[in-house]
Amino acid sequence: MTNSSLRVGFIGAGQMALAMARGFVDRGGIAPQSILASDPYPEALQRFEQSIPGCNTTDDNQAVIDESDVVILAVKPQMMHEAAESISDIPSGCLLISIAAGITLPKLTELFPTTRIVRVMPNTPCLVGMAACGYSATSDIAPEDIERTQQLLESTGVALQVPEKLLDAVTGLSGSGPAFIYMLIEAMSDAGVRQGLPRNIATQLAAQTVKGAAEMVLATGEHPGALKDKVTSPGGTTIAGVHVLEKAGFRGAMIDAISAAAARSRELGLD
Ligand SMILES: NC(=O)C1=CN([C@@H]2O[C@H](COP(=O)(O)OP(=O)(O)OC[C@H]3O[C@@H](n4cnc5c(N)ncnc54)[C@H](O)[C@@H]3O)[C@@H](O)[C@H]2O)C=CC1
Ligand SMILES: O=C(O)[C@@H]1CCC=N1
Repeated sequence: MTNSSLRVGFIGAGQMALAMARGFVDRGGIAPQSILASDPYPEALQRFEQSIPGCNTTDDNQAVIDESDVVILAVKPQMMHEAAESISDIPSGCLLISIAAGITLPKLTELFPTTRIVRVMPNTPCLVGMAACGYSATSDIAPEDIERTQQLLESTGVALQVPEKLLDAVTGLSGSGPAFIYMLIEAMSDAGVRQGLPRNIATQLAAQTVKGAAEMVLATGEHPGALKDKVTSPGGTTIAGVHVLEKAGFRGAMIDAISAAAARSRELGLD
């Protein structure tokens, strides 16, 4: 089945469903008409329809399962039990992909009457084709289901298969990570404004600096520390700033933040 004939469903039409659907349509060759999203809230469905013109929506979760080849479970982890209760049957042709933080594969197979389940942790940059996704599947999943998942996720960015025990770490790092980077960009922009730059220029410079630095790490394969050293001239400006960040515990704060997010993911899985 080519992507153009693939029917993709979303249970939960919130932020993440929107970002993924947009990515699939813009870069994955999925036709908007092949997308069906369900949500109990008409406003959520309205926003989804406005963002993906031509798509279909419903308040019936079972209809999404019945009419899709791949269904993304995009409800909050706390709502997964309720969503599962609304589904009585899963046809053998349907592949389920859960993107809920923390909900484990054993839990998912307990909640949903199928073994064709993949647990994915995407992130919102899939909206612009720059996602960083980790995923893991049940041990008896067919290779074609892995291929299908990989292909779909890759259309939105990078997709890496990892052992399930590492998915909470992926959640803390790349799932939640964009929020930490937006905070960094906002802070850098504030600093620019404090130094007299107009806000629009400061934000553009901050975001492009983050994007450029990330691209340098990915494109050169060099250690981030080595790249940092190349910016840091002896007795220069950068080391003066690096000193301040080290004194403020910048690295420790980032490690603590990602660890806290990963711990919260594990906690959500216990509910
Ligand atoms: N927002 C993000 O950056 C990321 C979110 N995720 C995961 O994606 C999932 C969705 O998160 P968001 O999109 O941020 O949340 P959201 O709150 O924007 O969307 C969830 C949607 O599910 C709907 N919903 C609630 N109960 C439902 C039910 N029984 N049946 C169908 N729909 C129902 C809600 O009305 C809402 O529109 C969560 O499990 C989260 O862990 C994963 C990676 C990144
Ligand atoms: O904050 C959350 O719980 C979700 C999961 C990863 C990113 N956002």
